[in-house]
Amino acid sequence: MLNIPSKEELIIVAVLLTLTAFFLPKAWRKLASNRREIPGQLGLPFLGETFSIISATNSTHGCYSFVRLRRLWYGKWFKTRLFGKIHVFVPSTEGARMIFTSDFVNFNKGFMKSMADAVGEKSLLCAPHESHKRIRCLLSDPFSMNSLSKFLKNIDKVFFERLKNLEEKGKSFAVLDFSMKITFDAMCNMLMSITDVSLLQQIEKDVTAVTDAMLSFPVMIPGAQYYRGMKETFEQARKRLMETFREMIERRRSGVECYEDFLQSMLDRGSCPSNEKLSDSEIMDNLLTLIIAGHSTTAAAMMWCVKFLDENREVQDRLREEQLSVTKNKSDEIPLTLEDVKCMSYGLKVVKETLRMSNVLLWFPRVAVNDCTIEGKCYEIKKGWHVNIDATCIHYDPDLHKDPMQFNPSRFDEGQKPYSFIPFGSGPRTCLGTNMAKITLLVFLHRLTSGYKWTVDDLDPSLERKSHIPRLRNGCPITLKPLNKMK
Ligand code: HEM
Repeated sequence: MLNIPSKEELIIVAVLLTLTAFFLPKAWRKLASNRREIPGQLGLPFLGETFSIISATNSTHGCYSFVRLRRLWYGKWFKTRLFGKIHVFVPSTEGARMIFTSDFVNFNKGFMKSMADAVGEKSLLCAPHESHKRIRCLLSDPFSMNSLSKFLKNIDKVFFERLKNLEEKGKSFAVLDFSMKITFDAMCNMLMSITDVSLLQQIEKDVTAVTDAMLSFPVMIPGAQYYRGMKETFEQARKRLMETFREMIERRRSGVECYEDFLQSMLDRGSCPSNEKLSDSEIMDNLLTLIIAGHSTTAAAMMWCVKFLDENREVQDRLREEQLSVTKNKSDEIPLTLEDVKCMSYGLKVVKETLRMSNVLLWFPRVAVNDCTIEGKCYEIKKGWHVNIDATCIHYDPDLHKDPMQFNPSRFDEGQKPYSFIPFGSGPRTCLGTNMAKITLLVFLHRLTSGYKWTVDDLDPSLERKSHIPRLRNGCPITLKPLNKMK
């Protein structure tokens, strides 16, 4: 007897065949392509692991403890959901290469809206590809090594005087407070020749309000009271800053004021065709951008130099020896020159090692603008996902840096593998202030080690809460002692 299947059985078989036809090729393609799922916990819709990263940021272990913990759970690659968005932490040189080299093509900067509100839509941090290229090109010249000799002379004088003053007082002071003040004043002087103390204080207060808002908005709930309060404060601060910049530009244009500085070099392009000069709003947004991008990063790196040199006395001694020999035929009052700075080869390695270990910018955020694959097509990244180039993980990878926890400037005697040392990023968005930051750090190290020894007065390693830049909570307090040198 032939067993004729029932109608229900036929429907089940048809459904099974359709499902197999749909899923089998996909599964086969995945198997054949060697593609792997990025591990990690996406958690609840929208919230995901948002509370965990907030709690890490509010702790004295710093926000990177969130990443460190997940690496222990899932391995190097992991994904998570934060504030409603999927984030992938990219830990490899190959991943970094792929993202840096397709910046603006497959990836864009994260948090565009809140950033544009804060620094302005003409800022380098927000401008679309074509205008970014143009603006960056027009801003670059004053940041070349040779254009920075006036900045070097000025900041050297300030370090010399203020360190001497602090030593004479004989009291303990926080290196972070010292470095924040000096870098801010020196940048405002280099950019706009501002030296008036009360104006500097007002600008610093307003810049801090704008920076806080820029970093906080992506993690705040619109409409909440705290959000409204912060938005109001930052809008007023930004308005005041723009007014100050506008008035300054007007005084320069009318000939009431004329200086040799960054702003003047931007305005002196007056007769150039419009594609070869910046509009006033482009100048103003980027003045603010440069201060925000350069101030707290450089100041934090200065603080970490002091901390690492205190913990590694033999490095400190070797650095002091080099610094004393660079200026052995000069009196202390004579300012350093670019030639002197170029002779500080061990000093430069100390700066690099400090940047490798301190990771002033922990990771560099991007958003995928297209579906793509990463790490030799191993991992799929979907359009809209956030990818964070994890510089900290790369800088502490034992396969790239031997004994990575060891502060060892001599590791830079040898060349580094591409994308294994990226404190200033890479590609079209690489840091515009690299030379300025290096000069500031080298001059600081010179004045500190060739003039003084110091003791760190509080060794507490706790990090500042709620800070996106790793900084010691106590600001690294030190007391200076003059060095008895024979010249
Ligand atoms: C130790 C100090 C500094 C560090 C570690 C640092 C690091 C970085 C990094 C990693 C980037 C790229 C971020 C990304 O790819 O998303 C960047 C961009 C930038 N930095 Fe720095 N920076 C420092 C100092 C400065 C200074 C002194 C200035 C200028 C006054 C500056 C101006 C900029 C600007 C304008 C950008 C954006 C470039 C663009 O998007 O085209 N930085 N910085």
